[in-house]
Amino acid sequence: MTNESAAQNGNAADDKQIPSFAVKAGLAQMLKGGVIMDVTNAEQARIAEEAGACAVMALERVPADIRRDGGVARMSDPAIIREIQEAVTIPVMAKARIGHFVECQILESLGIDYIDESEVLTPADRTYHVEKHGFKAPFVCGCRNLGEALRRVAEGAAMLRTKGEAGTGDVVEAVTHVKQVRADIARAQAVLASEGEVGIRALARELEVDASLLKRVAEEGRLPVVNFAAGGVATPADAALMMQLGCDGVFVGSGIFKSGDPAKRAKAIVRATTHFRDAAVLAEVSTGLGEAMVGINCDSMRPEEKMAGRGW
Ligand SMILES: O=C(CO)[C@H](O)[C@H](O)COP(=O)(O)O
Repeated sequence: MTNESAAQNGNAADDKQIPSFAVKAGLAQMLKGGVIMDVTNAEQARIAEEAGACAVMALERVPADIRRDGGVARMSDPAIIREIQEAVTIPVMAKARIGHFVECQILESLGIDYIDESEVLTPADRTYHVEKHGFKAPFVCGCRNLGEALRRVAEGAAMLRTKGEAGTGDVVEAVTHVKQVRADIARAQAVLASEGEVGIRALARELEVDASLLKRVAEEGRLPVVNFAAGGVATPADAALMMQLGCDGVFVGSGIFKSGDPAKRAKAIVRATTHFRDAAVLAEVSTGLGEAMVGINCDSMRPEEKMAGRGW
């Protein structure tokens, strides 16, 4: 841990062995092509594992319930996280509030496989995200565009997810964010080709990102870490849509556990994510799934109701 990151995280530098960024990012590579399911207890975690989820994400309430209940949404009770860890053999991730480095320290002490510094919970800091390089545990963070994505990576995020609008069951914001990231990458490529490094430095200032990271993205034509879709994925077709748009995998929460038959829908979403280009399989797994979550049309929401606007 650097002194700077130790200060940012409110603790003294210690001698814990922090894996390299490559190791942290490599863990996410192993999840590619999979579905990560939000779960609130051990029973849901077992349903997720049985359905073929590649990992589970522990949180207090699924995002649709967080919206319904209002109030403050925080990290899960460690006792429930331990129950989930004991219930499944797949990786267990857990959410912490934006900027809440103590929740992250607690999750790390529990041996969590990935920490999600998430806008789905109530932010703890209006200005700063957690300085993530100083943690042993790898982090996943949300983004709506390339600027947010590269700021999170510069802070140490080893995996990204486009934010979408969690808890709505409406995939439109997930689509918007993934297309925005793609458009931003294409712009960076065009700037590098036409104006070289001077242009990249100007674009980096505009996007408020590190110029060397932006140059790498422009050269490689992709994000520097794995990117999953999230927020509003509710059907097998939604999951396949996000995969065809170029995501490396999907997060699903409310879409499964607020539906009529979570186990059946969870299996169907996993198969759809695997066979995302096979319309015959997609038709088969979309058949007879029972009631989908009711959902909220994102276009009927006020800007301040949107979780994706949290963080910058
Ligand atoms: O941040 C997240 C990733 O774990 C969300 O919880 C995820 O996007 C779930 O959203 P939804 O409930 O709409 O599926």
